[in-house]
Amino acid sequence: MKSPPFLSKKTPKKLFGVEVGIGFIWLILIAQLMLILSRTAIDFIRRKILLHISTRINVSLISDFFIKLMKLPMKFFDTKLTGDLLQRIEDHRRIENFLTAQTLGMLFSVFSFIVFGIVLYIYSLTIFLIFIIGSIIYGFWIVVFLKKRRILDYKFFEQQGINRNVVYQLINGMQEIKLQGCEQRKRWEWEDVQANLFDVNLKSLTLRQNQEAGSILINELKNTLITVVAAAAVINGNLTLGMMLAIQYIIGQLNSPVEQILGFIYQWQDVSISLDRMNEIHTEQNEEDDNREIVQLPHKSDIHIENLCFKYDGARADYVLNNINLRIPQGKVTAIVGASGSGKTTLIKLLLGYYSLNEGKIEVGNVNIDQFNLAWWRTMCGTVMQEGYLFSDTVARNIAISEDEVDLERLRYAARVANISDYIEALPLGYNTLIGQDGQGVSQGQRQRILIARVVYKNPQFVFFDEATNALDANNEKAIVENLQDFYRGKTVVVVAHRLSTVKNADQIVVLDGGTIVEIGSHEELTIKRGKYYELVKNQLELGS
Ligand SMILES: Nc1ncnc2c1ncn2[C@@H]1O[C@H](COP(=O)(O)OP(=O)(O)OP(=O)(O)O)[C@@H](O)[C@H]1O
Repeated sequence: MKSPPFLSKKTPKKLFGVEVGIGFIWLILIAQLMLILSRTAIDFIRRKILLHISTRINVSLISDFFIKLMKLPMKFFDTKLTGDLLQRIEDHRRIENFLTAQTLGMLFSVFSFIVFGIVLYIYSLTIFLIFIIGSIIYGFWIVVFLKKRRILDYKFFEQQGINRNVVYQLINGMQEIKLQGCEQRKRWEWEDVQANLFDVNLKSLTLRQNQEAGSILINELKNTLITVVAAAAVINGNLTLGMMLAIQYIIGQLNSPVEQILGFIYQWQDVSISLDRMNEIHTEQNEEDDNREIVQLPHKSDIHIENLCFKYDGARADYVLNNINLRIPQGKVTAIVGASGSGKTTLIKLLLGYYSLNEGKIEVGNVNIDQFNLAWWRTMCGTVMQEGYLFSDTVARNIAISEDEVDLERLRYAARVANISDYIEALPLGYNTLIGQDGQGVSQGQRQRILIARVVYKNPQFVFFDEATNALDANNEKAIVENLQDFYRGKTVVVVAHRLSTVKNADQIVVLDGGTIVEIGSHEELTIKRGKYYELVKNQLELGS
């Protein structure tokens, strides 16, 4: 075999028919310059395109994730840690990175592998075979570690989820931490999590180091064998020195795509783990089928609860609500009272379709709420829950939360009914004042009044208040209760409350005790009866106030 001209000792006077002189050197220089410029320009454009593609992929992946999350039932959120969900969102980056940078890099690697592989094959079949066999052994070595990598990746994910959760709690629970003086203990808890994370990281590092040590050994053996075989061939006169150098260069060029192709196996594994985790969420059962029809409610739409039994999923197996039979009349106010933990909030949640019943049924009119399109049903209901949430937004946007255009008249009316208009209008920016993250910057009573204003603005047919006025002072509560009497007109209202002033004007009062209904009647009837209600009133509802 003849060595290529650039490797032979003589300097050619002509190269590809071009006279080699100073002009040629200039030509090379300009060509080199053009090459650098065009490479920079291509890199410039490539990165912008990559950013576009990766952002689109990322947004659509995470957006799909949120769409799915919003379709999941409340029981899913009862069991999932916030940190776990945040970590899953972060996990999407791996998929995005894989789809953009990795696949593109992989294509280039496969291309250079094929080109240089063919050149090597042409130079020497033996060396080509040694290289291929060496690379296959290298590949096997990498595959050996896949199972352990997967286990460690799951552990790392779990620890990262816990870590995020602890950080989230440290920040959100700062007030309580200071009050209880548990700064050190909480910091130690965080440090414990860091120690666990370190453990997992150390195991990952050891695994990677073992794998890399093996890889280097295999690669070096392969390269040394190739050098020995090539050198022997030169001594035997089967190869020229130039060819040997050319082979060394080609091997160098082949090694990096091989590394990349084999590294791709790990990236593939990482992304498949992330896809599995994504699937865990995407295969969760939705709260309801996508195409449940919107039911036309009959004119007379009392709520009927029949033989309702309910327990939460989880370790505790006892029923939270047991054999509940109740009619909540349309256009009337029903108050639910009972000791803490008697199941009042749970009953409201069931009325909103948050959970499926274990036994019995809830009907509105004569339609079982199982058949409702729940998103629609919740638009029919105005609810203030105990842990009602204020978003970091303007007061107006917090009250008119689900509408694109805020109706100022309705907004002012809602604020008036909730007895908060004076406060809002005295703010420098009025309804456009931003209320801080998590509604900080407003008092508990103001928060509750904004939540009530939200319901009034919505003007729904059904109203559910779960201790919606318990943080208010007596004057404010009295004013709101009076204002609400008007607002309640024609609406079906269920109010959970501890205060006599909120309860006593209700059309019917339901007393819950240990998850069962023990009394139903008006304030007068139940007071005369001197039963559970009377006791509650005496002890909790400030009788005589
Ligand atoms: N998500 C949940 N998972 C498991 N058990 C729960 C859950 N929510 C509430 N419980 C349990 O159900 C029971 C009833 O709780 P519920 O919140 O309905 O009571 P409540 O009458 O509204 O109490 P309070 O007046 O203190 O608000 C309690 O024993 C509580 O521990």
